[in-house]
Amino acid sequence: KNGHISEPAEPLQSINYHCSTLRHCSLSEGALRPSDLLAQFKQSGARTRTQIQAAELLDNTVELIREMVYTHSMVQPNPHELLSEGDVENLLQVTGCSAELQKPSCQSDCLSHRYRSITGECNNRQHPRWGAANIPYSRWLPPEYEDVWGAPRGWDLEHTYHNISLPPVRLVSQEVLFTHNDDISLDSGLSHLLVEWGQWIDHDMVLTPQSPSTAAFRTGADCTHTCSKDTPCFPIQIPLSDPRSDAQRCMPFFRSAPSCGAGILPHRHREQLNAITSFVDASMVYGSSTSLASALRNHSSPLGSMALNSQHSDHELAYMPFLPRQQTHLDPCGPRNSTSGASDRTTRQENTTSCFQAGENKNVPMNILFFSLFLREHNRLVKELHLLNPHWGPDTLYQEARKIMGAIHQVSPSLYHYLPRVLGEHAMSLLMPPYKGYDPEVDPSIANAFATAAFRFAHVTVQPVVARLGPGYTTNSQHPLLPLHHSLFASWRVVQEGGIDPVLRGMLLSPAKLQTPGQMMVEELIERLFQAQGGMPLDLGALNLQRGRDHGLPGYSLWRRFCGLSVPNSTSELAEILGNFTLARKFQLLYGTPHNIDLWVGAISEPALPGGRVGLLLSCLIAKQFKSLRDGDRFWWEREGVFTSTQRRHLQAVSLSRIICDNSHITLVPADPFSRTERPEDMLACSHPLIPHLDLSPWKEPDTGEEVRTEKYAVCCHKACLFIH
Ligand code: HEM
Ligand SMILES: [Ca+2]
Repeated sequence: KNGHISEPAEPLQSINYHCSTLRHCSLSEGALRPSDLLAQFKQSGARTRTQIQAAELLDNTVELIREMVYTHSMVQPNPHELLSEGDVENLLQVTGCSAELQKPSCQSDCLSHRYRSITGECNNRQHPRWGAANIPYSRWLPPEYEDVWGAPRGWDLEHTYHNISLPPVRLVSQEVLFTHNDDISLDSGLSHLLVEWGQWIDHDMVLTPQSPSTAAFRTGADCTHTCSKDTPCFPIQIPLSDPRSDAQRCMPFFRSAPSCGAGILPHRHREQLNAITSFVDASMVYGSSTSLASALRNHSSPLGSMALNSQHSDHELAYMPFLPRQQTHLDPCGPRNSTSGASDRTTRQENTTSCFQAGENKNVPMNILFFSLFLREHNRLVKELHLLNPHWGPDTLYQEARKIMGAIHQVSPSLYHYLPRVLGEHAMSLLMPPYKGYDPEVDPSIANAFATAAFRFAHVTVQPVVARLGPGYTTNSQHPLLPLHHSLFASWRVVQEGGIDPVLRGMLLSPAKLQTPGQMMVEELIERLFQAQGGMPLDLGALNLQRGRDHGLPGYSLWRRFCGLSVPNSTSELAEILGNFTLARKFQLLYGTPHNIDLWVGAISEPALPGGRVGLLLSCLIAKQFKSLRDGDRFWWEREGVFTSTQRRHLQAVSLSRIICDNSHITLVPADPFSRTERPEDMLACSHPLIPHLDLSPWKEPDTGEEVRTEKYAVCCHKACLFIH
């Protein structure tokens, strides 16, 4: 089906669950379990961990007090009676939550008017935490937890919603989502680069940390082994009808960490944290905490460059530095299936790879591509800016390049390239009217439903294989197709198997997977997630559904109502909305009522709008979020005074194809990298006028006098010599 693409190195065999008898389900010594890899995927920095620790301490203390009251009185206390205001104040103090909840104070010097902060704080000067890292997600609809304290939906199997209990998420995944790897249709219009771009910008907006504790708070049981529910373990039950049931009774799942204040203050629900800045500001490249941002810089560079990998390069082009390895034997990003002897391992690790360090510690290879491209782009920009303005110091160069990088990300994902493909031109023009300027009343924080459901829509457009192509987009016998599960976390493959170019070419020439009612999520994601090192794999479909319940997202109908859409009350009404009776019937059998359908799976099941890839409900939720990220961002690239009009014009011309040309060895690129390109002959040379350069000449500082030019940036800033009309 892939035209130019050869067979994968390993066949995408169907999975066998008798792990006790099958090598690929057993775990070799020193390997990481799939749930360990998920924890790495969701790993967050020290700042976030401090807040989580405080919040969990608070949560557990309240839970203990509740239990004591219950044991004494045999009556469940209600939140208003449990603690006096003074008690709450004391608890917040001793757990460290008070400090976390404090409002940051904002500087009003000229630098804070010119550049966004690393943490996103003070973007909105009235509400300095809006959109910042380490704040709770906002809520568009109040959560519907199973109890007032924030127990997840589906915690108690007997609990009913609209008189019916919720089906096991794994059953929904098997019945509605599962699609054989070779049973997919290809998108005739969109490239796989568009899919990967979605994941890349997701990592700019959303990172939900899970509890770092692997043991149940009350019993101390290991969450990766126990099938009983005990916070933070919320294991995914495997139904008896499931082919996995012979080998497994449950899949480990950790609840997302609570934020400080959760559940303790009257009217405050349990809330989950966003560990990164919600703004589209390239925080995945620069970090969302000042300590990480600083660690990622090369402080000895007079150019304000980012730090580079000192051990490996990609045919002379740079990689990110490696993460300092904490436990040498537990390395998720090194080769697997190597000999297990300790001495071998030591030799192997000395000269191979570790996980890369970046604004986030994510090591999905597709992200490694974008990380590498944009790291190189930053260092290219500072060099060019230095040539134009030799008097700029390293901090000015760093900040100006960072500002351009943020703008590049805002241009591409938002109005001009990415969103119209997802929503369709018509929905785009309706839901995303032209920019009217900054509105400080708009909260740009990410909404829980966006992170936990809406923007996960693209999980059903991911291909089961990663294609790798040689120069001229030819298949390369050295680097055959990789099953997806062998590519996740395998940064060593990029380093040792030809650098980023082969995978980038593969992404440019491969189409996205098309989502249809019978072809939802590929087997690779449902049955092999994070299986690279062995162990029982996870199921991304089940994780998405369980996460929605963990976060207390209300069911499908309420969200339809929220968006002003019709609310289905019966199978036939649902069938009409979905345009598919079989699917509606499946939902009816599983959920008993359309009202209870989990938001993510209901929303992705709606037929796509003309020219787009999502239905009405998703287009409403996705557009609402992007609109708030645009209108509520004081540094939005189109805002008057952020850039000059000439700078804006030049920024608008930048395409991902140009970024690829400037930062890889690839010389042939599509005019439009998000559209499907079917034949290598349709690619253009990087010198083609349709792949314009980013002309930085308007960044040359206006000549405002000798004295300013020789001064440090701060002086320049006070004299407003940069880009101010
Ligand atoms: C190879 C492809 C991908 C893989 C393996 C993958 C895997 C994952 C995993 C394991 C999670 C965490 C699940 C949980 O425990 O809740 C996740 C979350 C998420 N994914 Fe993907 N994903 C992929 C592609 C995408 C794409 C293309 C998009 C969007 C366009 C996307 C958007 C998201 C979002 C928004 C989240 C929530 C993140 C958070 O809350 O921290 N993913 N993905
Ligand atoms: Ca961000």
